[in-house]
Amino acid sequence: MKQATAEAHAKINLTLDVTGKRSNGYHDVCMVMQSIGLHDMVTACVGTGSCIRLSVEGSDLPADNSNLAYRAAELFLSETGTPCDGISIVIEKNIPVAAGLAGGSTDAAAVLVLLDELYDTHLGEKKLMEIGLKLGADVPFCISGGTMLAEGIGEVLTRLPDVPQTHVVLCKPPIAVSTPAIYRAIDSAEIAERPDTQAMCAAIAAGDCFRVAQLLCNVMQPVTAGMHPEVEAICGTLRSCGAMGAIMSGSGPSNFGLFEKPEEAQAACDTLAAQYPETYLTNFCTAAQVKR
Ligand SMILES: C[C@@](CO)(OP(=O)(O)O)[C@H](O)COP(=O)(O)OP(=O)(O)OC[C@H]1O[C@@H](n2ccc(N)nc2=O)[C@H](O)[C@@H]1O
Ligand SMILES: Nc1ncnc2c1ncn2[C@@H]1O[C@H](COP(=O)(O)OP(=O)(O)O)[C@@H](O)[C@H]1O
Repeated sequence: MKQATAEAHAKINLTLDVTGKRSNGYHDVCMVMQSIGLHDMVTACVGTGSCIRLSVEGSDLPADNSNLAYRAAELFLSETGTPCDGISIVIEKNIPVAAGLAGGSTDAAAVLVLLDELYDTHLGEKKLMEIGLKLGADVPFCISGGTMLAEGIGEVLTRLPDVPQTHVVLCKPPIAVSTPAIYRAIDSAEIAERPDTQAMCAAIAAGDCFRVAQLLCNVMQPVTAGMHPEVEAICGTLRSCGAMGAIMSGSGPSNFGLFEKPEEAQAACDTLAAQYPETYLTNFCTAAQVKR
């Protein structure tokens, strides 16, 4: 038996633009993605018998093949032609579910990376990303992590310089948001404001965190906020507590604010946590910090 553990980090979207729709229903996107400190712990053990077993601690998510981590293990075996000698996976779930934070994608990414290591298949990052894309558009980013420009359907990735450290307050209201439903709603939505992705990339390259905060923009925010007023309310609270900028992440409903001063970040976190238990004080993570 061999065992290894990895941190599976959540992501936020510093910008998110939807630029087109493909015939298969998927959308072209242009977004700056950022790994954050909040993470699940994923442990994989191989040589445990003859089947795949999953257990999820800290969440009532299903542990069968509807779980993206389970599907990642199945796909790894079929893609590599590895006979199953028993895989046991344990996920310690800390990332809020269906939150716009890529919780499922990052667990799947961690499983692929761990199995590549435990089975000595040496697929490397590029091949793992190709396999990961079959599980979901955000999985390739989660395999690599850090700060990236994501285009295509999210899989055409360009590494960006590390963003200067700021304090991130993250808040998920107790609402379920369906990613496909938000993508569908975007098709008929009038988009009033789009992110300036080039300016965001320049601000990141210049290490200017105030400018980064000013340029935060997500075209999905008005769509999700139109269905759930909590989104704007939380962003408003983050700003009134001193955030340099605050937006929704992904299709939502999580929102985050960027703070320069740790005491203001802590106060914002305390204020929001009193109403929303899924509130976190976290930070940006570089690719080196998410490397497993
Ligand atoms: C919106 C984003 C922004 O980072 O994040 P989340 O809100 O999920 O965190 C992503 O594009 C979500 O990516 P991910 O959640 O991996 O998507 P998938 O599982 O591949 O697809 C779920 C569904 O979303 C829609 N989808 C997804 C990605 C994309 N570029 N275009 C789409 O139209 C499709 O309807 C698809 O069936
Ligand atoms: N390991 C997993 N962790 C979280 N969600 C999962 C997982 N496997 C499958 N899912 C399902 O994926 C859907 C999206 O959840 P998640 O990946 O957390 O959010 P998002 O796509 O908004 O970033 C949910 O409906 C959830 O039930």
